[in-house]
Amino acid sequence: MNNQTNYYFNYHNYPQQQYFQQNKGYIKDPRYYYSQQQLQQQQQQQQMANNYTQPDISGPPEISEFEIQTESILGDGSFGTVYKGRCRQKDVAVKVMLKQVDEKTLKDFRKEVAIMSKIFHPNIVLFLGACTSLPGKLMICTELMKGNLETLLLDPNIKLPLITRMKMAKDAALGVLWLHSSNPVFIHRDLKTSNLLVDSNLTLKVCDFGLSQIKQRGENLKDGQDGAKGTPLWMAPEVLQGKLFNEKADVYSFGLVLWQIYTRQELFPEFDNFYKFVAAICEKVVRPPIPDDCPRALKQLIMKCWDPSPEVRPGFSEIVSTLEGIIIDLSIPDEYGAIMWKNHFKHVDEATWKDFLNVFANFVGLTNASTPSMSDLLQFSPNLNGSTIELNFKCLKAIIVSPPKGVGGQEEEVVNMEQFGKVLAWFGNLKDDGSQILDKIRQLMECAWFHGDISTSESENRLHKKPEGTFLVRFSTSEPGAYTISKVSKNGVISHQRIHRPGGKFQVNNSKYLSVKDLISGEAQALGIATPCLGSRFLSLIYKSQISGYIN
Ligand SMILES: Nc1ncnc2c1ncn2[C@@H]1O[C@H](COP(=O)(O)OP(=O)(O)OP(=O)(O)O)[C@@H](O)[C@H]1O
Repeated sequence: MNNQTNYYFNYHNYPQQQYFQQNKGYIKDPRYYYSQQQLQQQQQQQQMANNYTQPDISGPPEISEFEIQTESILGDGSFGTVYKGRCRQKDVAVKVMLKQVDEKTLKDFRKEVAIMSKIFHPNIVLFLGACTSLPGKLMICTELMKGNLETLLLDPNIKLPLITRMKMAKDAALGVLWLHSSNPVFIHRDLKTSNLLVDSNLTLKVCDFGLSQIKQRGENLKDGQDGAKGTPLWMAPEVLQGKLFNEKADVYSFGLVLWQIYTRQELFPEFDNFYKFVAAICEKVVRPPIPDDCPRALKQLIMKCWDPSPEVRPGFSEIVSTLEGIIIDLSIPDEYGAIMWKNHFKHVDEATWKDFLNVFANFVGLTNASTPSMSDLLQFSPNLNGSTIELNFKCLKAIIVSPPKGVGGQEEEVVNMEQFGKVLAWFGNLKDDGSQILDKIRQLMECAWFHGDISTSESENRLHKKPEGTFLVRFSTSEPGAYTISKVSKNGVISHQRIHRPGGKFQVNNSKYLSVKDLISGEAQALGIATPCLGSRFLSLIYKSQISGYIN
């Protein structure tokens, strides 16, 4: 029996169909009281469903060329031009491939699209879709970023503190770690600062997968006869020489990325001849000079990354971990403070106030419990009473906690690692001073003239039209650990004078003191300061506790 016969046979034996034919319109089966018209509609819908072919959702999301409008040029590369554009009412970046696409470019384009549509990570530029069908334009649409890292680094007018740059380096390393940890492994093959993009929050994301390759873990690759892929200046020696390579080639390039992030200098400006360059890199092991002021851990990391032997180079998980340590050391110059942060909060920039308090109290010996209770605190500080210890912690909180973020009552009070570093620089080192740091903070806050973390312009607002000799003391906004005296001088002129911190002491006019309080009483006359400027937010904290004995 062939299929046709089979179909015919089944059709006529189908009971509902028999009912329908016999009764010319109504099916007697109580489950099917439909009119002929309704039944026809159902049949039409069924037919439509049968005709509908499921879209291919396994491939990358296809965008029609007519949905994309290109505007200004963002960058030019070897594959084409990247434009700022609009697609489906969203600002996007659009990479438009060169008009003349040969077989190889087309293959690379398709590979880039395939790879991008498989990788999702906060530090990898978000792929939105692509126009992949010829003869139309070949385009890749991604989230729009602010610019590339190379442009940012080489612009001397852009302020980028080393901590910020190291956080960017960590972002990039996290992106590449994701590629290298995928299964199969993705090798980027064109890591360089112009392929690291920055968004408005200075978060860094890896882009440009045009040369990326997929390989099995442990597998080594070799470039074909069409030569090495990548950008020569950033290429690992084994790639330049056409030898076997693996993901450690990305690590070499990342060493150069780190070097440029640190120095903000152009890479290898002295070379203009490719063959001489290859000889220098591969035979003479020439690398860019690392400045003497580079932090030791960073210098070691850079040198390990660009080591001639791929096996010596670290993997990206070690790179991320080393960068985290470097970021903590830069943020918290106090040795013990840095150790405390590394032991408890290594992977994060901020901790909740509650967690921080537990760890800090434990670390300075105020408690041996994971959650400090008042009796624990008193046991370890017998000379203080409960309300003083509690006030000490309130004062620390007032100076160290960042304003709550978030919405709808979900906000958490957090302690930022850099703020912790600053507090230690202002008030003493954790090793020698321990819990006394808390007393020092409270004692300064008890002074009416201490206004703490206010800006220069805010200090001028507070002193505006005040009598001569009115003054306040605040943290310096530019010199770590230093303070500034802002005062009203003759004719209402407001001036600012720095209190420097040589060897942890407090110095003004060549006179050194052990505390800011001592300095203010010792130098009042010489400095022409007499009346504290009111308005310190800390005073109300102290005052409230003194009248109620308890602070909320
Ligand atoms: N999503 C984006 N948002 C903002 N700018 C971008 C974006 N993508 C790329 N650019 C800009 O375009 C430049 C070139 O991009 P990309 O590296 O992807 O192109 P390419 O043709 O592969 O370049 P190359 O051959 O130099 O690697 C980047 O350095 C960057 O300045």
